[in-house]
Amino acid sequence: MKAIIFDLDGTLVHSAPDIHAAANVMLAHAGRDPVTLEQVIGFIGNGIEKLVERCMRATGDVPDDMAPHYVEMNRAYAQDLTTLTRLFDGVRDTLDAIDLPMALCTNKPEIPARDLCDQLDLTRYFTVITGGDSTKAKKPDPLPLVHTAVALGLSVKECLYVGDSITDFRTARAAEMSFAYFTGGYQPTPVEGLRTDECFDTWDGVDLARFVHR
Ligand SMILES: O=C(O)COP(=O)(O)O
Ligand SMILES: [Mg+2]
Repeated sequence: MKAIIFDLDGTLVHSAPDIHAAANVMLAHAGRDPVTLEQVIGFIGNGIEKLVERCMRATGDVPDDMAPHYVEMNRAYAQDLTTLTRLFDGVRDTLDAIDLPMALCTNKPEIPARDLCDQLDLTRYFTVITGGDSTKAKKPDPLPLVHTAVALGLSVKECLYVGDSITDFRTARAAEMSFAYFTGGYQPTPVEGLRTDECFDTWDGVDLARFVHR
């Protein structure tokens, strides 16, 4: 293994409370009822537009013109990216101990992903940061993950992807990249096809090298 690529939301950071707060600002602006944190956790992982659509569907109809709601969500979220967001326990020590190039591949748009990393002192760990709008496709399309490996100067076989969702699992499979699955993230339902030897439930003392299959 020559590099490790990480998902962001639900994998390295517990960001759902700030996403939840911004979603409820957006919903109030649209005259809708609020959603719960648990609902929002189930809506994360396919990018911010999908999250806004899922919030709308949960509180009524999905409007024909979604643009103003995307704008309001992005505006509200940009104001409080890390007010309530924290690294999962053990993440910082794990990143500090890794002696390989590291990168991010998230479906969060690149600007908030970079700003969040700056605010939580994470940027210095990553050689490459790929957001949901950095390439022409979002996960589970393999393109952003393959793009991240290429930007590191590596092949997919030389990298490990670490994520928390069925989307991440499908992305890694489609890219033919080794995968490690953090079970403490935001995936609400079981992931069919995932092997038990691909899973870990705590960042404390995790040895990511054991997830690489040649
Ligand atoms: O859905 C999002 O916006 C981001 O989610 P991810 O960091 O888990 O890819
Ligand atoms: Mg995630």
